[in-house]
Amino acid sequence: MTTIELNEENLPRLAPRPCDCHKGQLGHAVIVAGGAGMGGAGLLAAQACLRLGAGLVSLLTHPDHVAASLARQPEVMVHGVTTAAGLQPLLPQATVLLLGPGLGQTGQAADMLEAAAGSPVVQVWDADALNLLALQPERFIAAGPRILTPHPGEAARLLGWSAGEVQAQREQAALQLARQYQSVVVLKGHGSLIADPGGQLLVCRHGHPVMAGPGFGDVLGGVITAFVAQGMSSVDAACLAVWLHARAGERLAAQGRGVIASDLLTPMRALLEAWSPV
Ligand SMILES: NC(=O)C1=CN([C@@H]2O[C@H](COP(=O)(O)OP(=O)(O)OC[C@H]3O[C@@H](n4cnc5c(N)ncnc54)[C@H](OP(=O)(O)O)[C@@H]3O)[C@@H](O)[C@H]2O)[C@@H](O)CC1
Ligand SMILES: Nc1ncnc2c1ncn2[C@@H]1O[C@H](COP(=O)(O)OP(=O)(O)O)[C@@H](O)[C@H]1O
Repeated sequence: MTTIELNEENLPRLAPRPCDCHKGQLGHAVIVAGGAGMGGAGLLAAQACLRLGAGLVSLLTHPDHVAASLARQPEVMVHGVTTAAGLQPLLPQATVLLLGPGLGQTGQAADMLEAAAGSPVVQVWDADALNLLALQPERFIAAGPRILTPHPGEAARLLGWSAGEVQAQREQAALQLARQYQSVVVLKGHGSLIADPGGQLLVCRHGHPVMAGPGFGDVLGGVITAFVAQGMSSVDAACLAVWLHARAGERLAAQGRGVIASDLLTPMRALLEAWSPV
């Protein structure tokens, strides 16, 4: 098994925008997230997606979270949705989907996931989308290419292993997930790994323990989605997002405990602009 270390020699770049570029050419990300009590997860993902350059971002969240989300981020189109029937009319506009942050694991959440999975676009599956997939793998068949972004606990559920077993063999776990679910996989945590079903494996040796807090994964999901929206391949989007996220965490490390996930947005944007100017 050859593991490629992500560095500035092999890191993909986002193409510069043409002068006459318009938002319709930069993708429409539809984010299905934010079940009752977890509106922040969807909003963090939506903000990250917008701030890393997606053309349009729609957030489909529990109706309880609509007003607060709009007050915090009016550039995001926010819809209160709790059922698959409510979701269906909003899916055709998506050029990429992010499914799962804070979605919950209710029957309605499962119905919405099943409906969204039928969309023939790239789909980023995170958090409760992964937990639901682990419970009923035969039910949730994605009609488009899929990127799974588990932390070790979610990876353990998907594999039927313990989190300790995942951590003891992270590379094998990432490759097994990619093969088993025929998806690009980002196995998060210290030394995040990117695997694809063909057996390609990359590792990011950046990041910092100040990132051990709520919402850091939600932000990563939003960034991967933003890069897919802007035309990158799944593996390239995952690599660039993981690298920027980890390097931004390192930049914030001097601030010590209490760095929060939304703090990543400013340093990630600065790093992206240095790496891939607009
Ligand atoms: N503001 C909001 O709305 C927020 C909402 N959120 C939403 O909450 C929902 C539940 O998601 P969650 O990740 O909190 O719970 P869950 O999947 O049970 O995982 C915990 C278990 O996994 C493991 N584990 C995790 N990381 C590991 C690591 N690096 N290394 C090793 N193990 C690791 C660890 O297992 P242990 O070590 O205990 O064996 C731990 O017990 C989800 O929808 C999410 O989007 C959050 O995004 C927060 C902000
Ligand atoms: N100690 C650490 N070192 C490097 N990266 C970390 C560390 N702790 C957390 N992270 C990163 O922060 C993110 C946490 O994601 P996740 O556990 O899904 O959080 P949440 O569900 O709260 O959004 C992952 O990208 C992970 O790689």
